[in-house]
Amino acid sequence: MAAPSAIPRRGLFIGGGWREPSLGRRLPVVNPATEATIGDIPAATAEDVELAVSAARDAFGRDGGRHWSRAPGAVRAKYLKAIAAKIKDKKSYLALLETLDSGKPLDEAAGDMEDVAACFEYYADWAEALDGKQRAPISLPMENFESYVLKEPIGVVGLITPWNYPLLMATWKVAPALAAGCTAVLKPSELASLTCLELGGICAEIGLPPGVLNIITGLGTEAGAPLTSHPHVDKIAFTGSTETGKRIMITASQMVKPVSLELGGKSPLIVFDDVDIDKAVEWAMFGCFANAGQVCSATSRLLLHEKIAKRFLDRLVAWAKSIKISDPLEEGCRLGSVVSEGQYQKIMKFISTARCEGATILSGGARPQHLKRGFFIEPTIITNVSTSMQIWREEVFGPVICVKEFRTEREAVELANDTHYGLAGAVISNDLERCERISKAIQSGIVWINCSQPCFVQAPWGGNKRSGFGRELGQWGLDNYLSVKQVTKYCSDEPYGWYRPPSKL
Ligand SMILES: NC(=O)c1ccc[n+]([C@@H]2O[C@H](COP(=O)([O-])OP(=O)(O)OC[C@H]3O[C@@H](n4cnc5c(N)ncnc54)[C@H](O)[C@@H]3O)[C@@H](O)[C@H]2O)c1
Ligand SMILES: C[N+](C)(C)CC=O
Repeated sequence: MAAPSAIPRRGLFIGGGWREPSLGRRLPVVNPATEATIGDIPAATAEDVELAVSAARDAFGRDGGRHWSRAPGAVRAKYLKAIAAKIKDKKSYLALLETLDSGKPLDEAAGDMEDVAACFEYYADWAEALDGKQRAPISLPMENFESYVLKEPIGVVGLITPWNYPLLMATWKVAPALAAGCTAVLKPSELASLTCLELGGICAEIGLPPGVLNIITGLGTEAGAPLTSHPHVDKIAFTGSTETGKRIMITASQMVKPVSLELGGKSPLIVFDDVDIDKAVEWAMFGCFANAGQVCSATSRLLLHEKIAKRFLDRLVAWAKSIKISDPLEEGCRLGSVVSEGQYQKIMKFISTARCEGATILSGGARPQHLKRGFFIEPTIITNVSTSMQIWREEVFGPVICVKEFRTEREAVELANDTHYGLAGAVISNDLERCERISKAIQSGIVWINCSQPCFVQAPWGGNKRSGFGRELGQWGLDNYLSVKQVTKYCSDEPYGWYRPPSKL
């Protein structure tokens, strides 16, 4: 599909229709692979948040919830399936927009769109299954009481998402929230909102009841903050940086508003000396160079057994040098640009600080010479790293891997856990018992054995420590948007008998 010269001009998606932002402001959209401005998106402010939340509230309670929040799950499933079908129809177009907006290779964007459709389908099934799980009985120790559990939608939810997998990260929240019967206001990242706005178009096309999903684009401080602090938003589900996550938690705490937080990471990949080196190298590359390393769970700390470290690094450098870095629309591209000039500068600063602190830039570390425009960075491998260095401690969110050697399993685990983050970790070894031991020892929400990064909608996703709390995907993803209500019935004809009845005289 040829790249359009401009992208569609959209408004905010509120109450089932398009609206210009109240203050009339818009933000430019820059294609990071060419640095060309290709369009703009609306910049919502508190006034628009007010309208979006009000539309979501109306939709939640309309006709006593009969059309959405209290409708049979099959009703909501029908809409989720219809969204999935439209995503599949428009896969090529949506992938193209995602690539133009974010700089990720078109093949990766196409894969993301398949995951988006699969996620809507998956939660359609959960919407249907939910009805069968209502009124689950609780066994009580007293015969004159009966108790059961209702799972009810939390209400209006605010969904705030990042730019690295723009539509996919939004879908991980939108699909389960809608399956549960919530209504939502989605605030995608100002750096990549195009495909999320297209989701608004899809909701209009399939006739999703107005207000069930509202999409407001704009800056975090102007649109995300008023959504977080809005008294009629019942929960915030956030994916983004740890710094923003802390701010969201502080704001939400003022209203004791529940939050779930999917935050950053600095995940380890441990490679032992009993492996097929080329196979392990490919996983190390996929673990830190896919999506130009802009992956929350990127295994950006590579721990190599000292016996294979030299051979491994030689092969890693050779493989890294053979990656096709190009305009992300070119066939076979495996490393596109990073998302923005700001992100480019930030990553370059990390590399120069590592150099200043005494680390060695073994490979990469610069703009590829054949690309004069666009925010491209070579896959970068950094050695001679100490655990006090910034490159070891902080999330880069770019194609930069730092390497340390270890001698024993114990040392490998200590290094792996030497981080404030706890999102993911990986181990590669032919000794599966050792892999099992290490999967228990790593302090993270996700562990990969003999691979890095594969992600399935059925399996829980989320972190520990400063990587956040709560789990997305699978049944856990649905639970994020359900409130558990206990209903207990006194079922004896006899009076309870705690107080003495008053005298009838
Ligand atoms: N754990 C996960 O599953 C996961 C997945 C993807 C990305 N991430 C993390 O996301 C980060 C990269 O994304 P980013 O740069 O978009 O993060 P970010 O924190 O800068 O922004 C995320 C979202 O929050 C909004 N925001 C910013 N300030 C806000 C405020 N004060 N109040 C409310 N909303 C505000 C932004 O507009 C954006 O929509 C990385 O740290 C990455 O690890 C985590
Ligand atoms: C969850 N994942 C890997 C798709 C995106 C994280 O940044």
